[in-house]
Amino acid sequence: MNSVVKRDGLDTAHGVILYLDDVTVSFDGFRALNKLNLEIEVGELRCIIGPNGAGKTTMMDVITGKTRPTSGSAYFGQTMDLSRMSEPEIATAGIGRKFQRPTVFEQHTVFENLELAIRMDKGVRRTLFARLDTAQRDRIAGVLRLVRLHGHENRLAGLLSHGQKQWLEIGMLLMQEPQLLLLDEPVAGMSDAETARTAELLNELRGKHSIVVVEHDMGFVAEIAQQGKVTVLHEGSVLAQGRMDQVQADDKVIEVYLGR
Ligand SMILES: Nc1ncnc2c1ncn2[C@@H]1O[C@H](COP(=O)(O)OP(=O)(O)OP(=O)(O)O)[C@@H](O)[C@H]1O
Repeated sequence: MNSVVKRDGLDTAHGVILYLDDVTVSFDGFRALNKLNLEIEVGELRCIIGPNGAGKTTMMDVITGKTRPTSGSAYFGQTMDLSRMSEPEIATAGIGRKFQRPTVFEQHTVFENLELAIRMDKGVRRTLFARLDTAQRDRIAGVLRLVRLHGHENRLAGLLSHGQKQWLEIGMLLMQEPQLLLLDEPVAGMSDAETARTAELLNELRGKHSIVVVEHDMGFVAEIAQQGKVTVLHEGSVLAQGRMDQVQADDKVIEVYLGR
């Protein structure tokens, strides 16, 4: 794994990009997360699965600063304490999140959506009204190819299929070059063909970004997990963790999730 110190003080010298240590989130006494421990390595693609109500969304909310842990700690790299940072600070530090429903700018073209994303990146804020330079245009062209929207750049985003909107939103996140990418049910509502292409896309991103994917579609998870770790959440903590074939054969996992 890479061991590097990245932008804005993100220190991944120990090869770990995200640590959740005994994180508990209580809502009026109910523990949506219950002493959750999780460690994501730099460049890892981690899949998180688990039944409804297991705490997957709450975990994402803690990582992005939307929800504060009641106890425990959450660190981005070695030194950034996520529990003390605001949502915009966490986004600027390099954690990008894609929610389940696409939120692209429907009245703008595909290209304009990516252009807006590049301009939202704090590093280029000063050039809000300037023309894109060649390097920025090249980056947009690269992302268009990656997210399978090459040739669609002049279409209005509102006219894209559901799957294409999801890819565009992933592209918008990539324009901001996140260190950690969080994807919440990226293939929900997609056709089988779109799901297969999304798996290809994530396999191309593997190793270039650290990625956490929450998903219920087990076929898709098997495609992208490959030999990597899958984490099964249940009642706010880790029920099992290991390769996909290992968690699929785990009796506890079959009982609470897969076997139902
Ligand atoms: N703001 C809140 N107030 C009270 N309870 C909450 C709140 N947010 C979540 N919960 C509860 O916490 C538990 C975990 O919810 P969460 O949405 O994190 O689960 P999930 O694993 O994402 O489920 P799903 O697969 O259905 O999206 C659920 O029982 C939910 O009802």
